[in-house]
Amino acid sequence: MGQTISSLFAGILDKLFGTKEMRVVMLGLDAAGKTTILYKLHIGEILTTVPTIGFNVEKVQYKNVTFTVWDVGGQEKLRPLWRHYFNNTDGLIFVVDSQDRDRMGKAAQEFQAIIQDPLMLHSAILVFANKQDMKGCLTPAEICEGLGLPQIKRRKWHVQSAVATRGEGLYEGLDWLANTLKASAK
Ligand SMILES: Nc1nc2c(ncn2[C@@H]2O[C@H](COP(=O)(O)OP(=O)(O)OP(=O)(O)O)[C@@H](O)[C@H]2O)c(=O)[nH]1
Ligand SMILES: [Mg+2]
Repeated sequence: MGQTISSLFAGILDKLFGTKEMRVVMLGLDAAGKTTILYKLHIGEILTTVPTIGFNVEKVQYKNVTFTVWDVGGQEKLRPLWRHYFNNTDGLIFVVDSQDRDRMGKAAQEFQAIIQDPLMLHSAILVFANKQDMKGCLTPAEICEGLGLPQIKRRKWHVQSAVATRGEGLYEGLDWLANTLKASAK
């Protein structure tokens, strides 16, 4: 089963990236499930670095695709440093812990700051409404509303229900991102 899932992902990534260099950045508050998603994708070894800038950055290289992952719950003063990673970002994946009602506002604030950055204006936005297995969690529709997605104009975005620990929804989300990036590359 694990093998099947990873070959499905590999197939999607091959389809998605072709020969063009692609950069996908995955962000979200701490504990949203980013690292879990990265491991579930089985796409390569995670290189975790603890840089002097003060937050953990994980990178995975799959052929010509670079996935860069880090949490954005950090201090405000680190925010300008994120931009270093935004340059030439084709796809943004934002992960939300659907059970963390208390920090939905915080997640939305960070999300808006990211997508309004001039370097991010052209990236397609995939949101994983993660931890949908948890009782009483926010629904994908509530997360969509909470992040302010319906108000976003002229951007391609999609909210995907997910349970990262079981690998659920990840394939569908990446598939959307693949098709969207392919369509906009034409
Ligand atoms: N119930 C449930 N737990 C999950 C799910 N996804 C992740 N978790 C758990 O949530 C916790 C945090 O997951 P991580 O993947 O470490 O989160 P992260 O976003 O990488 O967090 P930071 O590295 O701190 O920014 C772990 O205990 C995971 O097992 C999910 O879909 N459902
Ligand atoms: Mg992590």
